[in-house]
Amino acid sequence: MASMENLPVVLFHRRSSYTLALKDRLSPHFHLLDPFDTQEPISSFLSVHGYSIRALLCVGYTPITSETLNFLPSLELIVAGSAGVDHIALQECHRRGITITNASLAFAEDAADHAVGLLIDVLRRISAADRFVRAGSWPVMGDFPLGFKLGGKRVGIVGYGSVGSEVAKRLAAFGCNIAYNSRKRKPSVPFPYYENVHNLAVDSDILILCCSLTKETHHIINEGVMKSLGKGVIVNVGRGSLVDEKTLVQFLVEGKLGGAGLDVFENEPHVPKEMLCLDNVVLSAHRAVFTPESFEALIELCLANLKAFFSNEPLQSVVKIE
Ligand SMILES: O=CC(=O)O
Repeated sequence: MASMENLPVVLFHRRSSYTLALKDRLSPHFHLLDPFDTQEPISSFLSVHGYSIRALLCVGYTPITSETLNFLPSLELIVAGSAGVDHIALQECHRRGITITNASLAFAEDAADHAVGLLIDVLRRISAADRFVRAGSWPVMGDFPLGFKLGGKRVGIVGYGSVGSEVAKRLAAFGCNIAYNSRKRKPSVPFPYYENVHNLAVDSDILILCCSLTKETHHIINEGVMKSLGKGVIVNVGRGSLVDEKTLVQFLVEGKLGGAGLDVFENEPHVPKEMLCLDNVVLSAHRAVFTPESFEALIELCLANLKAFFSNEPLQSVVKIE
């Protein structure tokens, strides 16, 4: 193994200790500078080490602000260990020509499985029935209410990137009618394209949110869209702030929406308490993308991108900033 001095330097930017497996796997290949290991404030660490750093690995959702970037004048690459990159100062990266790669290639299948799981759970009331059976209610209250069939439903996918396309593949196999909304029509996608999410909602029974959170997509699911969806179901595996959560709660409580399957929330880890007692809402704790398998794929992707960068090879999963 090369001595650490000869290895390419990578800033290992994290704010918790749970990702040590990632560090173990990368450290034979890179000299990882990890401010979290020191007692120093990040600003003093970066003012000493930041000047020559060309590549940064962003672990989880550790924020990368414009102030952080000011300490890193030589930065060329951010390898994000997440699919969403809303915790990174994208416009500043764009202005400075810093390339960002994300983890959507590693995470898309698991995120799509989770979205479909939430949807089936909402429609067929699996978690609600589980609570009913465990509470001993079946012999007392009799038959549990029927759920709804998935096949044949009109599903609008909001955001047709790697996660959205995996969701489409799965739900097409279930016999759903798929349509999608994204920034641009994708010529190779065989499903109807809606430029406007309102019109997509009018023509859908279910909306599945798979897009990234940006200024443009913040509260993309607002009161008007919820009204257009009528008694439909919303599934969100993107980011909480894609949805106007206050209005979502109100619509669910008042029975104006059919249900929701939510992995993400506006103020995580806090979930609006009104949702906790609604049987047509299925909740998970921002875990859609994570499995041991996807974590392994993430490690391989991070390794591949960092190695490619230091050998001037093409990168995978590059984020387009517009
Ligand atoms: O939410 C998960 C991710 O962005 O990776």
